[in-house]
Amino acid sequence: MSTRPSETALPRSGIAVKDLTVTYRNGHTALTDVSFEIPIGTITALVGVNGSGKSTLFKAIMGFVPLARGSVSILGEPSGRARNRNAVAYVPQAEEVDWNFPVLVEDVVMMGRYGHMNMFRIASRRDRELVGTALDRVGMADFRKRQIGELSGGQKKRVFLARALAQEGRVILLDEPFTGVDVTTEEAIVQLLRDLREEGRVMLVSTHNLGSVPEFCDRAILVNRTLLAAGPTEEVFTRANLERAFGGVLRHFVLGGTDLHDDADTRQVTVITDDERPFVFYGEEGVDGAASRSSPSAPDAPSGRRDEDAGSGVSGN
Ligand SMILES: Nc1ncnc2c1ncn2[C@@H]1O[C@H](COP(=O)(O)OP(=O)(O)OP(=O)(O)O)[C@@H](O)[C@H]1O
Repeated sequence: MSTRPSETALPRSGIAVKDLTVTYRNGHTALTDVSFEIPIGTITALVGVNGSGKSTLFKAIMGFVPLARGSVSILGEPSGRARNRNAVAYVPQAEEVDWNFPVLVEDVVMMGRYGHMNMFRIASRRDRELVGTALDRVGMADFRKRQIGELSGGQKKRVFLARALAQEGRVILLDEPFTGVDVTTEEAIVQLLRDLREEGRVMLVSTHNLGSVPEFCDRAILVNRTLLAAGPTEEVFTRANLERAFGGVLRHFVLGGTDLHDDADTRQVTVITDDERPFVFYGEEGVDGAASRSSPSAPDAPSGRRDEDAGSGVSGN
């Protein structure tokens, strides 16, 4: 039976991680036996407590840290080969960037083109066009001559996203792109990620905004030094899995009974948050929230019972 060329040319797997273990030079094993697969044309959330190994996973995919065991393949080929042809773009956490380095916004975005240039790094017309298009797409064209260090946190994030776009990477890794950005910027970034998904790209996004994950991520990966769960968001984002992932660091509120109702309605609202956007479950008392919705804002002080001692294994911080 013959296979059409397009079927062989287009890999279906975006990122495939198999039995990955990462041990740092000081002997600390940050991730053990992690395996998952992400299809192309999807956005996947990477969720876990501080220190659970999210950045380590990004660094392993980028080849910045050696793998003690296991393998990473990207778009159906070994990760090193995919990186060499600039298929993978990385948007680091803000803390990992030296903002005092005197460089213009347009130069930062041009860095995304370096891998496509020869050793003299002379930008072609196409390189300049791609930089302009990328800045337009993130709404930062008016800032192209500004020093990167003079921008706000959200603007810096958008510039680094533009750098990833200019690189034309099919796979984009974003390490906490929403930290320190306002809601408008977050919505703009989410819309851009949706557009990129439509273009058939693959995005892996680490975030503490639990509430926004079901809004825009098709899939989710929960980690805590190993893989806890991976798959479609509606299957992974269950109350039981989130409690397993966040254990004692989540704030967990349950509103029910007379706090919520004037009648005998037994339905209750459970709010789970690590102090960014909360994740909200609606349902019957004692039923794990398979059906869920998210709330757009963090509750400063919900009027209900704080469920620290309710035997759920979850406590406030
Ligand atoms: N260069 C390093 N050398 C040794 N240990 C490291 C190194 N980088 C990270 N670690 C450790 O590996 C573990 C995972 O760190 P990592 O930065 O991957 O976590 P994270 O999930 O990204 O955390 P956060 O949400 O705070 O960004 C932590 O215990 C951390 O202290």
